[in-house]
Amino acid sequence: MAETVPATVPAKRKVEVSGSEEELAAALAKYVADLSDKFVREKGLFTVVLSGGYLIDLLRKLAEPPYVESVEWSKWHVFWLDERVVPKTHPDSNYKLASDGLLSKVPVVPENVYAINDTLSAEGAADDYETCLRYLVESGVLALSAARKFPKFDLMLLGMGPDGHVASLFPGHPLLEEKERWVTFIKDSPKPPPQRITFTFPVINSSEYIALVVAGTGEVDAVHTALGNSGDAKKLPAQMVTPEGELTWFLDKDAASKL
Ligand SMILES: O=C1O[C@H](COP(=O)(O)O)[C@@H](O)[C@H](O)[C@H]1O
Repeated sequence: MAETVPATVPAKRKVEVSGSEEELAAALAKYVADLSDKFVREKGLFTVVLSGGYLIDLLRKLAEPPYVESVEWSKWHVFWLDERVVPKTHPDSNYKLASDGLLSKVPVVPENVYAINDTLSAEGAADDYETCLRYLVESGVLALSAARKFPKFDLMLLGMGPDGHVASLFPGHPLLEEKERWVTFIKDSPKPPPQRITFTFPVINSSEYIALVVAGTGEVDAVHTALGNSGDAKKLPAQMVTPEGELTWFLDKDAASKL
């Protein structure tokens, strides 16, 4: 008999526009800290997925009072939405960016920080990361999605590039259509470096909460296409972010200036 798959709850989408980049950083820190409190209270841990790019700088207030003391950092399990296949000490490494900008400044538990294995090829690193996620599902750190096929993270923090890419999922690339893999790899990324691993859309869209964070003028057109009435028929990767749970776009007034 076929397994009954519970209906997925339609995505709730919010857009929050802050008056400045500084206000955006404050709003984002409060949002992350509140979700951390909620999940730690409910289940004793918090699974959070980081991106690269300027998102990490926008998380800076988490490493300042009151959050540096009030957040239960020891309950955090930290993952990467995408990673460049470079050594962890390389300036292009998303791990290095997050480590320097946030993780080294707060008391997270090193064993709960899941970086990629940087000694492997892109294929090997993607397989290895997916195996790690499967182990964490078995050991109860990660839940499964409503369809029970994909890991369900508590919070994913996404950036977006000027071309509308999220993670390492670029416009027009066949990886946008991946339906089975949890983690896959790309060797022809249009943005350097070319070799990366990335979560797939089924995993991204299984999340409980997603914050899509954009500041400054660099992505105004992509924000307009994704959220405004641009009349543009082409679908950006950012528009394919439609989680089971709640999606909040965090914008500053520059990023929102064409809406
Ligand atoms: O290459 C990447 O780009 C996106 C967007 O980065 P940004 O520099 O425009 O903020 C980022 O979210 C992703 O993690 C990263 O690998």
